[in-house]
Amino acid sequence: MTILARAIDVTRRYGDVLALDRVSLDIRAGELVGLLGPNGAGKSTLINLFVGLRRPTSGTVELLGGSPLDAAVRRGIGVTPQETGLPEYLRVGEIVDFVSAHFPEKTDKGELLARFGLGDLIKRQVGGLSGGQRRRLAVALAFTGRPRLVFLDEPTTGLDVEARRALWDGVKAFHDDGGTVLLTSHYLEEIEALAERVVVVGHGRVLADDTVRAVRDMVGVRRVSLVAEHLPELPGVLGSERVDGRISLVTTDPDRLVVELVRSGAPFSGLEIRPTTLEEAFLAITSKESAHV
Ligand SMILES: Nc1ncnc2c1ncn2[C@@H]1O[C@H](COP(=O)(O)OP(=O)(O)OP(=O)(O)O)[C@@H](O)[C@H]1O
Repeated sequence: MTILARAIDVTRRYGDVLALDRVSLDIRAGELVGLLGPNGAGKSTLINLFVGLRRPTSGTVELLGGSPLDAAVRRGIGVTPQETGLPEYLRVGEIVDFVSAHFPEKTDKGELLARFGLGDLIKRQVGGLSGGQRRRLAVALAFTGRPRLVFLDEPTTGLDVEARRALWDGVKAFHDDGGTVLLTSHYLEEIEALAERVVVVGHGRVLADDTVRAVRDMVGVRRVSLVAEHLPELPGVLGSERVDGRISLVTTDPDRLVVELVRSGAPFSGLEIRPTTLEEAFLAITSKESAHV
């Protein structure tokens, strides 16, 4: 499969800070990849290297078969950084026209705005948009030049549920047409909802790179929940909480936990065992990593 972006053994330092530590990563055509990691993990740095805003301290970054430093190569991508400033006095349609003028191919303006739920706002000045509408416009702009590959750095930060879903629909529509996307997110449900592949980054390193399901399985954490008055000490419990009378136990070995529970003779009912959410998997991976440091 065609590789659209590639990092080969990339290290990036900012003075004494090691932001990326020998990272290798391929983004293949047609993928929607979620880059997940805590604050300061190195996600934005990696995006900045891919889009040519920064250079690696060592290692190689390739973009669309060329160099991210080549402006002609960069015309094939779209980017929305974590923060954007849009001129307040321009109208939504004018901003789209201005940005698309930089690209040889253009996405249809009406279609683009409709995809991001901005169809009725084409004549509205940016100064009159809500925060959520501005963010959706900033993200929509990444798609104006018919890009092959789009980088979105925390696209839905600060959006309410409805605005977030409108934005997801726009990203999904691009992906359904064969577009490739790398997005970072702190919203784990976002990665679960959008991405097929998740790359977990921590301390500048790639900790996991697999399907969402495989990352969960890799961590192997399960949630065992039940109704009980009291529970004895049980083996292999990583965490527990009591919500509305139900006790939830997080464990890597649910079989053993249930055997021990039955053996203890403690009365219980309503036993459920379910896979963890990506959030739980993510916390387990990053805390394992911290334990090694
Ligand atoms: N321009 C810079 N100068 C100095 N240090 C920097 C600079 N940019 C990033 N860093 C440091 O590099 C590390 C990685 O930062 P980066 O912004 O890539 O992380 P991130 O995963 O995107 O975090 P967040 O989720 O908070 O956006 C952090 O320790 C950060 O403080």
